[in-house]
Amino acid sequence: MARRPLPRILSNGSASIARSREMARTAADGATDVLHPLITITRGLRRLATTGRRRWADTPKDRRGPMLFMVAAVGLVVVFIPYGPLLAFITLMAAAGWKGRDPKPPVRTGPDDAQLERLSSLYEALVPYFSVPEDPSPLYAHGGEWEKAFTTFDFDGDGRVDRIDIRYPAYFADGDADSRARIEQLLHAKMGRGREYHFQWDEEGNRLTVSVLDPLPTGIAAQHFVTAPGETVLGFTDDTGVQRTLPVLDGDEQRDMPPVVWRTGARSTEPHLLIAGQPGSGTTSLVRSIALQALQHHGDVLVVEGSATGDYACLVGRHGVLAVECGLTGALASLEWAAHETERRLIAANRARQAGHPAPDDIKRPLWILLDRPGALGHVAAADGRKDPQSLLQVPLRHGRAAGVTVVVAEQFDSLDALIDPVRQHTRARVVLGPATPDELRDVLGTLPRTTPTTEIPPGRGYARLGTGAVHRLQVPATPDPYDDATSETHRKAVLALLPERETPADDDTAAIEMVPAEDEAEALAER
Ligand SMILES: Nc1ncnc2c1ncn2[C@@H]1O[C@H](COP(=O)(O)OP(=O)(O)OP(=O)(O)O)[C@@H](O)[C@H]1O
Repeated sequence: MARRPLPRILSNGSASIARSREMARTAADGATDVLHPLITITRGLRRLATTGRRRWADTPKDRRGPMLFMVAAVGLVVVFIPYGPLLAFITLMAAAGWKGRDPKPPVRTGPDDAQLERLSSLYEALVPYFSVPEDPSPLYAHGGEWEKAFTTFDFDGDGRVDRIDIRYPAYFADGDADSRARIEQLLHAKMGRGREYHFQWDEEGNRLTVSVLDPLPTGIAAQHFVTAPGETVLGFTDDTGVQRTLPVLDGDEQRDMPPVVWRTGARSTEPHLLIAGQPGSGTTSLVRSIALQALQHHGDVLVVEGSATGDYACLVGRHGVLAVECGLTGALASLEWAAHETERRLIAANRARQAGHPAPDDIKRPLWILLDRPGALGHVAAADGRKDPQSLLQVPLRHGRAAGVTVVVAEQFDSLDALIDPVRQHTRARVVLGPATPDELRDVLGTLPRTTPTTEIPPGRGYARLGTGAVHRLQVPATPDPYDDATSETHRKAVLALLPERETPADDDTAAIEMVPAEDEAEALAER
């Protein structure tokens, strides 16, 4: 059956309705423009009438008669003077026009009431610290003007201060670490806990800038970092602290991140590293990360594991890994060899120098001595009446720089006093991971960080300080044990992909997977 066409009004009705609406809107806009003065005057007349009515209602009854009489008298005068009614009409219209204006509500700038309250309470809290009774015109006084003290400030979406510049009097002891720490603790509490703050003291200008720091990303896993030989990425930090960035994969996303790069070798001023932390804070993972980077840069790696938990089993038998020692006897033998090797390298380098030859090839490969929890081995040695393995580190620590030998020591806070003096003296690069008290931080880093700690500290989070430089916040790239069942598949593959080929058969258990590529090895491990 042929379909009858729809009536015109229905077939293109919506278009014509829209067009009519548009025309009506244009006409209304035009009329509003033309009639705007009339609308304003009418509104003004209405407002004047309302004001008049209110005046009349507010006037006491006994004064209404005289008032009416006055108005009538003025009216009469106006009527009889030349052009009086015309002038009165013009005046009334002008008054109505003025009254009928529709002023735009003022746009509010600056902080709202809640924010003002926060700033003022912050100011009041600082008064006892930034004022002395002898000051004749104090910048800080109870009930004083916070506007003079806080020069600039910003708020986040929740109305909390996220950046503020604070002026303080010149007599405040800003060079004294304890005085600063008191102010920093106070501001941390008053500006809201649960966020990390950075404190920048400008001692010349008597200004303190406090800013909220974004959390460091925790999704960066072990990967090939684009660094030069002799450079090791300890982790990633804030862009304010370092000049350089590295392209990295954060999950699936490629981004440029500022790294904390530790330089080793002949020109390094911090040729050895000490890592300290609570159990479970990620110290072993950092040592593993360093080992993988050393192997990538064709280094020879010797691992001594005091806790003997097999955390470095993935390195056993790999190309470049000289030994992974868990027992005291093996550790002593390996470290003794490392001490002799350091001496041999030194002598060879000296001979070559004296003869005017370049350094021989056999001393060019960097040698890495990695000790995880040497304190535990020290206890065993003392009980057994044998030498503390740490004592064998003296030569590598003292002469390692010239001989291309780098020592990394990881120890838990509670065993830090088991470290011998040369270890403390020569490990000028320092890392602290996990929760730490101010005393522990000062003990390892030599100073307190310019940032406050977070309430939630993820594994691998901490601070790094190279020599006497600034303390950097640090997030170590996740480098878990690929043989640990708790390790995620992504991280397992990432670590296995960085391991060099196996050279010598490991024990029977792992031999089954030794000749297969990294991805297949991950699958084999997952199946086991
Ligand atoms: N940077 C990191 N990112 C993500 N997870 C990490 C990181 N570092 C460590 N972890 C995880 O935290 C846990 C403890 O790590 P690790 O064994 O390295 O710590 P530890 O300080 O050596 O502690 P312990 O001495 O008790 O073994 C592991 O499950 C590890 O996978």
